[in-house]
Amino acid sequence: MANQCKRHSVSDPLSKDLVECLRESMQRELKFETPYVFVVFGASGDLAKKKIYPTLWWLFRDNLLPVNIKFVGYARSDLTVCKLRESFEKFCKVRETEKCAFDDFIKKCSYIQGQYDTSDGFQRLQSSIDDFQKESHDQAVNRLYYLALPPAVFNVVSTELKKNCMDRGDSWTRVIIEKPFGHDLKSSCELSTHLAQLFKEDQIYRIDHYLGKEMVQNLMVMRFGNRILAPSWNRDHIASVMISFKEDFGTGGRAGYFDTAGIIRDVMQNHLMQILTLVAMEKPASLNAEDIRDEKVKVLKACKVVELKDVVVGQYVANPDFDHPEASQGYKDDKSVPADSTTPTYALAVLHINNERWEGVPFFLRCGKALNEKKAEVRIQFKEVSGDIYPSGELKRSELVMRVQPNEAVYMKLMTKKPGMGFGVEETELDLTYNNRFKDVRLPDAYERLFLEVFMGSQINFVRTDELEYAWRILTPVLEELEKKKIQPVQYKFGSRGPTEGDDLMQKYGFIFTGTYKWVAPKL
Ligand SMILES: NC(=O)C1=CN([C@@H]2O[C@H](COP(=O)(O)OP(=O)(O)OC[C@H]3O[C@@H](n4cnc5c(N)ncnc54)[C@H](OP(=O)(O)O)[C@@H]3O)[C@@H](O)[C@H]2O)C=CC1
Ligand SMILES: O=C1O[C@H](COP(=O)(O)O)[C@@H](O)[C@H](O)[C@H]1O
Repeated sequence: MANQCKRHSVSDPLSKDLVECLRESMQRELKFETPYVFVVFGASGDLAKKKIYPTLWWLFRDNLLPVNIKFVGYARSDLTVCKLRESFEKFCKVRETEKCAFDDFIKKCSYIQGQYDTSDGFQRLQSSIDDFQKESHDQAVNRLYYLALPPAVFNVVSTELKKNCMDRGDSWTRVIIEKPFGHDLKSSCELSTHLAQLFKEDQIYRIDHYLGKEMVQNLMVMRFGNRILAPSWNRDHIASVMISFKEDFGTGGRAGYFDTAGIIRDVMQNHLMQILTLVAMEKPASLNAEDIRDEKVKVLKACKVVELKDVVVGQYVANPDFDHPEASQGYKDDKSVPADSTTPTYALAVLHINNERWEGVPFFLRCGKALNEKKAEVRIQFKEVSGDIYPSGELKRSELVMRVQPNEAVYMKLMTKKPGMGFGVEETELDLTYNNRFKDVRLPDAYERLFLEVFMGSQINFVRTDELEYAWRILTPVLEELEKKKIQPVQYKFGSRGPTEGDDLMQKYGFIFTGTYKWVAPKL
């Protein structure tokens, strides 16, 4: 299965160390001649064209996949590989010099048109895998099944897979699942029970792509790799933790789906909750996936169920004065949204962790669409120093900010002496901006990293069944209350910072915003 053109060189390398490390471990853990099949269920869909195929291409281009691999698309639509290519090529950002390699990639793609609820298509898939095995000197094929499908067909597809397409014990099968993992605690548990009847936990890879982001992965190293941080990472020193997700665009073409979910299910229950566990957990016994996930679960168990008094929900309205192509449309101006929808597009929830480390420290989880900027960050606000010797009000609280996106950075806002003759103090920062510090490094997309982890059989960055259950336990009651009582979200303008009620709630729990800090961006 050698490529037609020479295995291409990596033109825009990921971190060299990462690439080397991945290659080494691929060589160690995967025999390159072993056949692999990566099947995309829902190949005709949006996620497949925008994320899954481009990610597979980038990994293939960078020689990070096993050589003997085939990519099979599966969906109901009447498609061909040629049509499939047309749908995803523009998202692959293929450079002129990569055209030949891209053709090689396409040669490894095939398409099966099949139903989701009958066995026929799955049997054809199984026979194509059998053929591949024969072509590969009868070596058993490792199987990766990616379910990029709406929840409605989830159960039937997984059942048919189990019935028709599993390995025969001489290779492995891994099933990758995309959110939503249920709609609430009950439906999530039902889904987990269904999957548990079909697959073992180590065969299930629930993707939360935020776990693949550089800065989210950096959280553990920052916390457990720096003696300087560990002693202050607790209720004695930290006043509050804010985990924030902001988007500067609305629900766009997804409003139909979004209205059935809302921002709490779409972002808070998964991405923000996962980040919370990494910020708050105790040091795991090792870097083993089970040790890490055990600690994450302990944090979720210690989280109190969120109460309505600790939540602010908002919904954006049009703001024609704001300079954005979508801003003249409010959420409910979208035809697929019911006129009386109370679905939140913004939410702030205050979480309380009832353990020795965190009692009394509010965790603000805040997420919203159509806000003033695109940004995701973790902000640790420290308490004031004790026994202040400076004139009243001069010392401001220190903050450690880990900016997940855009422009990954870690910065510590702190007090220093005002430079020069005076004795005064000034707010400044220690600034680790990734673009400056790691100039030649391309940070991999979250999906690239996570796909490789599935190949390597590492579940560190995938969500375990019990994590899911405990995360839903914390948010389901308030979701039900919001929905049963049809609580009206506060309206906020497209392009604003969201409802001021959000700031008021954070202030009530002790978050301090002074507005005095000024950042001087370095000249590049
Ligand atoms: N390496 C780098 O790239 C660095 C960049 N910077 C930049 O400097 C700028 C300022 O730094 P930043 O850390 O935001 O510090 P600020 O003190 O300006 O903001 C702190 C927090 O308060 C929020 N806030 C803003 N207005 C209000 C308000 N009226 N009431 C309550 N909360 C408010 C902010 O935005 P919100 O609530 O809207 O999210 C943010 O969460 C940022 O743009 C930052 O990216 C700073 C240091 C290093
Ligand atoms: O899971 C989701 O995430 C995206 C944001 O992902 P990002 O990597 O671009 O930050 C969000 O837009 C979407 O609503 C949500 O379903």
